[in-house]
Amino acid sequence: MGELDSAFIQDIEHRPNLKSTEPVNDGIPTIDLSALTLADTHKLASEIGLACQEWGFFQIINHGVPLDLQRKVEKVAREFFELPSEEKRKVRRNEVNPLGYYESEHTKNVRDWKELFDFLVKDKIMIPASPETDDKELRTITNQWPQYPPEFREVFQEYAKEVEKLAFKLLELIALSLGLPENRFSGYFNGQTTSIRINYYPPCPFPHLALGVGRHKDAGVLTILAQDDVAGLQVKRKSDGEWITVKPTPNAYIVNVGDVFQVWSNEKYQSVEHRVVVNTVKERLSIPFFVQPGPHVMVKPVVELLNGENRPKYKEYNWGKFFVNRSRSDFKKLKVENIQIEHLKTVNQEK
Ligand SMILES: O=C(O)CCC(=O)C(=O)O
Ligand SMILES: [Fe+2]
Repeated sequence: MGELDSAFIQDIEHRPNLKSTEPVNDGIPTIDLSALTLADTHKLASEIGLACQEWGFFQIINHGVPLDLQRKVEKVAREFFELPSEEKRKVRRNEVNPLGYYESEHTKNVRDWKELFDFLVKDKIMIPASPETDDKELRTITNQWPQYPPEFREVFQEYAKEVEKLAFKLLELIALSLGLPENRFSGYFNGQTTSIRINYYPPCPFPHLALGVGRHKDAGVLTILAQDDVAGLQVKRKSDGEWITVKPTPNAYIVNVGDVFQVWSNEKYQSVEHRVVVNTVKERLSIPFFVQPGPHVMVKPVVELLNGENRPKYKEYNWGKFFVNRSRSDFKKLKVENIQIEHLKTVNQEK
């Protein structure tokens, strides 16, 4: 079976224990959004709040995104990744454009066993030209769409619209769960940098050495993830630090709190580490929708939640600069660790 390129090999402590990758039933909570009627909003909000606190992850069912659209999205995504490599590389991400196809993603400087395709929900956005704080220049980045399959763009743009509606609903419920007005976060999404990624994990002959995505936390506000019926996503359980495999539930989405919510909520809701294990027989497809603010937004703990006992745990930071810093480190394998919110913790903080 040959040898695995050393770029993919995880350090021993990060390799998965393949004896315990059976999905568990008593894993992340499931929340039924069909109860989203006026009368039940507060009950739903408190269920979601509890899931955010205890797990940082939950699944949603009856979320309102049409199922036939979900099927179409999965079909065109598979058709794209089945194209010859030369065709896919016509829309390859490069040093100038961070969007499109890519087959050499690294997480924490180890190569991920996957291919991906990234696009923005807004098609074109303005972001800082560089991560340097004193550089005020902006630049525009624009989606690149593949020629094949021909319906790729239309299907994914429709999907983006539908999941965006769901994202705003979830943001309202989470605001309520924190005791805030439901529209408390909506102003942060002008010029939003929200993006969709399609992850394609081919079968891997070395699932004990490599990962589909190495352990990481999502940097944005929320992630709404569709996955097919092949298990692979593992979440680091907050209660004991064990890696728990998420059981694929038909037609459900997995939602997780990102770093921005960790800061906004001053750590009431924490962004939880997760990773993807691969297997020797089955390919896997997942489609995360990364809910992300506008580039001008200064991220800091929400002032209404602070008081003498709950002092800000983070310094404020500019989302656009953070985003650009991360996108740059996505392109190349860097010698240094990429930026994390832990670097923005306030010092001398009482715990
Ligand atoms: O494939 C998955 O289930 C998760 C992927 C993921 O965590 C990511 O793309 O950030
Ligand atoms: Fe992730």
